[in-house]
Amino acid sequence: MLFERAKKIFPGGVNSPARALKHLPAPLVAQGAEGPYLYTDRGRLVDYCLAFGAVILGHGHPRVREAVEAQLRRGWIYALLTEQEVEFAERIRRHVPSVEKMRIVNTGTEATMNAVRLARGYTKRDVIIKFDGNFHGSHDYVLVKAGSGAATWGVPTSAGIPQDVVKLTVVVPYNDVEAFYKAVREVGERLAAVIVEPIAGNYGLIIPDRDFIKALREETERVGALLIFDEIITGFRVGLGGAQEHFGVRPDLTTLGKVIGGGFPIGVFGGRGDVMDLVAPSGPVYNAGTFNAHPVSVAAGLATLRELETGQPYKTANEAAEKIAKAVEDVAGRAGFDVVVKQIASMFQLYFKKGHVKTPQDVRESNERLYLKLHELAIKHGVYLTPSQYEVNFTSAAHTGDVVEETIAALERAFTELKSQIG
Ligand SMILES: Cc1ncc(COP(=O)(O)O)c(C=O)c1O
Ligand SMILES: N[C@H](C=O)CCC(=O)O
Repeated sequence: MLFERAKKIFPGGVNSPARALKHLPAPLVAQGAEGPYLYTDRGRLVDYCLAFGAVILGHGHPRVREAVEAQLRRGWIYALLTEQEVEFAERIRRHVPSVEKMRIVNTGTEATMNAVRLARGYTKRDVIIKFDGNFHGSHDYVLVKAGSGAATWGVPTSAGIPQDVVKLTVVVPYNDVEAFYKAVREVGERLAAVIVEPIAGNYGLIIPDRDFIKALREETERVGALLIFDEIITGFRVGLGGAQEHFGVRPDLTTLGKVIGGGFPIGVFGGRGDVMDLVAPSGPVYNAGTFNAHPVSVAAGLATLRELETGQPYKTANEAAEKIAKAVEDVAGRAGFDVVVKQIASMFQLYFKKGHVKTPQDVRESNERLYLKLHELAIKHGVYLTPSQYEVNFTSAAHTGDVVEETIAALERAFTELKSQIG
C-alpha cells in the first residue's frame, strides 16, 4: 500500500500535516483533477478543499493551462526581471490599492515572515500581536496558538521555537475588541505590528465584527505600529479587493498567496510605498529568493486574474457556496442535527453545534468528532469536504448548478447515514 511506503520516507506519511487525515486509516491518494472533481483512490469526488483554497477557477482551467504551456515554451526560469511580473504586480495593485509596492515570493509562509520582519525593521520595535487560531504559515514568528493543521494535530504552538522568540508574539483572542485594547496597553511602545486574518479561514470560518477590524486599524495607527492583513486565503477570493475592500479598511501591509498563483506556488508581501522601500536592495530589510516571481507561477497567476476580472468566476463560485450553505442547514436539520453554517463569498464551514460561531472558542465547542464522521461518509458518497473542523470549504467557478445539486444529494445521504450510525 502506498501509505506504508510513504510512512517509511515522510514523517507521518505526508508532506504537510493537513493532508494526513487523522480520522481515516490512510490519506487519500490523488490521481488527477479536472474542473470541480478530484480523482483519487476512493473514486471521483467533488472537491471542496480545492488545495486549501489555491484553486478558484476549477482544476485544470484551460486558460491557466495555456498560459503555463506558453511559458514553458519560452523557458521556465531566468532569475531576471520579466515584463510579465510587472504586469502581474500592476494588476494586483489596481485591485488592492493599499499594495503600492510589493515583492513576489514563493509561499504564503515567506510572505508573512517577510512582512513581520519588515514591520520590525520599519518601526524598530520587536513585539507582534497575533490572534488565537489564526494561521500565518509555518515560521517561528507566528506558530504560536496557530490554527489549521497545527490545531488539527494538537500542536498549536510548535516545539523548536526558542522561548525568546515565542515571547515576542503576544496572542490575543480573535474578534474580541476589549482583549485587543488590553493587549495593546500591556505591550506598549514595543508593538511593531498586528498581524491578522481579516476573515479567519484556518479555524473553520470565522467572520469577525466590522468593529473589531476597525479597532485594529485605529489602535495600530494610534500607537505607531503597522497593521498587516494576511489575505493569503481571502485575497482575490472574497472579491478582487479581498477582505480589505469588504471591510473598507486599508492596512499598512498585506500578504497574498494561493488564488493569485492559479494553483502554482506563490506569495506576495506588499503595502505602503514608504515601508516597502526599506526592502533590499532599496533598503536594509533583506529578502531574496532564487525562485522569487517564478515565471510559471506568475503566468498562471496572471491568467487567473484575467479570468477573475470578468466577474463570472465569482458569480458561479459564490452562488454555489450560498446554495450549499443553506442546503446543509436544511438536510442536517431533517436528519436531526443542530448544525450552524458560516459562509462568505466562496468559503463556508459547518459546525455541529447550536447558537453562533464568532470566536475560536465557539469552534472548539462544536462537535469535531461528528464533523470528521461526516467527512468520511461524504467521501463514500462522492464529496470531498475540507478534511478538518479547523479548515474551510471552498467553491470554484467549476461548481456549477448541476455539481451543487449532486453535492446536496450526496450530503443528504451522508447526514442520514451519520444519524443511523450514532442513533
Ligand atoms: C492565512 C494564511 N497565511 C499563510 C499561509 C501560509 O501559506 P503557504 O502554505 O503558501 O506557506 C496560509 C496557508 O497555508 C494561510 O491560510
Ligand atoms: N490551512 C492551510 C492553509 O491555508 C492548509 C495548508 C497546509 O497546511 O498544508
